[in-house]
Amino acid sequence: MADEELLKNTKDSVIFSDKETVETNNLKDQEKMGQVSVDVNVSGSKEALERENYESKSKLKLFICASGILVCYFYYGIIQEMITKGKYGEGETQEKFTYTLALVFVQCIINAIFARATIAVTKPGEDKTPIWFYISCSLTYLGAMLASNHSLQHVPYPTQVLGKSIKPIPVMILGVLLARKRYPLAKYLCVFLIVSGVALFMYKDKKSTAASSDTLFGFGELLLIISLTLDGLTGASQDRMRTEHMTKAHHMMLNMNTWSILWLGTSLVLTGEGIAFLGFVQRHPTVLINMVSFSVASALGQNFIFITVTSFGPLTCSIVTTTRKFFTILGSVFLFGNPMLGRQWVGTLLVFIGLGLDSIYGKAKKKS
Ligand SMILES: Nc1ncnc2c1ncn2[C@@H]1O[C@H](COP(=O)(O)OP(=O)(O)O)[C@@H](O)[C@H]1O
Repeated sequence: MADEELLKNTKDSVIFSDKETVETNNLKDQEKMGQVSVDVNVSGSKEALERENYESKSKLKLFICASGILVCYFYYGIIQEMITKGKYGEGETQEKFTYTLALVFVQCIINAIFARATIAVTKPGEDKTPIWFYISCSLTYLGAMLASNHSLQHVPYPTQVLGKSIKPIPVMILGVLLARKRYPLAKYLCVFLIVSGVALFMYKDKKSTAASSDTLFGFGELLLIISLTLDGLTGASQDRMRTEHMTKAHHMMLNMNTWSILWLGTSLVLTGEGIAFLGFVQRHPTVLINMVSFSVASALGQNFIFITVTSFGPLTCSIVTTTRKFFTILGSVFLFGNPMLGRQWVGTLLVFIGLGLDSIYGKAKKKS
């Protein structure tokens, strides 16, 4: 039901933004022709009221999506850790979970089922997005996920989180270059403030990351750069789907995951990981319970991600997912009463200033 409401709001916001542009243009035309009369006060205040109403609705929707992303991915992170770091078996026969492709495969299946069920219930209408958008977007989306997962075999976890914290930057740059997005100067400044704040907060000195490699730039870092570039390309495709084809959230979610199932299924067969994974499941069937609960968290989280992408754009989505990691760690610091370093206070301040300024000045310019 809540989802239905969100979807209805998505439609409303799309409809409203068109209406808003038309109304504003009409007013501008009248102004140019000197036809603005006493009436304007009345219709102007009605328009202002409508706009205020729309803006508060849209803020509430963003707040619900951001909270949904935070809660679902917090749980997702815990279960992911349980699956990948868990001990399977005893003594000599003990083994590790190394089936990343299979894990993402199960995740994509549940995501696709969830999206399909939501479409059946909410009936968002026909999808006119050309298929090649989904093909390329699923490849970059999968590539980004696999590259960042794989980087963990070469760099410690804090380095990976730190590296991925600059995700809004490639999403913004490639959005401008490939999807012809235009942002006010203030938006660039806000993104820079948020990203610097998160990076400053997450940064760990060499001393505290014992597992870090000696080289300043190795294969792990290269994988992180590849993952960030692919994130940027995914964002640019999503920006285009959103503005050129008005793609709906669950259509995008269903198609991107369905294509990913196809790529992953092929890889599982070709690499032999599929057979190895089935053997693992036979030996340790309880892993399936965690995998299903992990995938349900992923489907719910992605539901909010795709609503954010289609309603507010991939850049806003990447700001939400980046600050989510920051808020999760900030929450745990306060919860466990850990002391914060001076650098982390500065980082926190920068994030809040960036988010505050962004909510006031960071609106994207409307295309004429
Ligand atoms: N723009 C997007 N389109 C589709 N899925 C996304 C998008 N952004 C994030 N996701 C999904 O959310 C998951 C978590 O993203 P995020 O919190 O940004 O972490 P990271 O990208 O560092 O793994 C991704 O692995 C992906 O499945």
